[in-house]
Amino acid sequence: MLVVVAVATEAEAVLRGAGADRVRVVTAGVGPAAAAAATAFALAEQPHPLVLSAGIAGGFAPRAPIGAVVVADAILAADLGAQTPDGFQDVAELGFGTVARRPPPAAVALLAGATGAVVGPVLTVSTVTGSAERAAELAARHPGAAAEAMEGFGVAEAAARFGVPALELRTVSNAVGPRDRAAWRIGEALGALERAFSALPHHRLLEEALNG
Ligand SMILES: O=C(O)c1cccc(C(=O)CC[C@H]2O[C@@H](n3cnc4c(=O)[nH]cnc43)[C@H](O)[C@@H]2O)c1
Repeated sequence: MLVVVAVATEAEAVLRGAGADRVRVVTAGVGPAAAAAATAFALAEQPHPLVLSAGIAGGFAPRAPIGAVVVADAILAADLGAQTPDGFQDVAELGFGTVARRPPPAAVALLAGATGAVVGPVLTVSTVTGSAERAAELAARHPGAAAEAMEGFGVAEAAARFGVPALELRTVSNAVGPRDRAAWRIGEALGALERAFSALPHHRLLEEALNG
């Protein structure tokens, strides 16, 4: 299985949890473009039956508090679109492209069950939310949104090009809302990431990806 993370501390947490022989971890850099490029490069280099976008994230209250594990049942490009006189329209509404990738439901259930995760849409943004107004806007546009991060949709787009299923697993380091650096709990989120990967049902996930 290919695991794509943004930064080295996430890669270390994944490897501590999963064990180096069970996953291939690629450190892609921050944001959807870096994530898509690195995922495509890794899949072109070596085929994998399953891709997992992983790392820390902002959690939408009250669904996903700090330290929670989130598994995406939808991987959504939340700011890919245009501001129009009628408000934000995404590229699908504008008539080109897609803004949603939906991981295989059986694999989502398997992963969430093993890691004790909250299941819900995970938003991919290019700009970290920094106000209550923006958080409310995103939550209204994406009912049930559990988390936001910056790479999932890039990973899923690249995987789709290769015909490979993609999942997203996040652990929450901060609340989506007003910017408050003092409230980030990155260590706690990395600890939760390590624990989630130590509980990963590798064989069943791979079976599901290959046969499901
Ligand atoms: O400067 C800020 O206010 C700020 C707030 C939260 C996160 C950042 C980052 O630069 C981290 C980006 C990195 O971590 C993931 N991440 C973690 N929390 C969030 C979030 O609330 N919204 C979006 N992404 C988040 C992300 O996937 C990146 O890899 C800065």
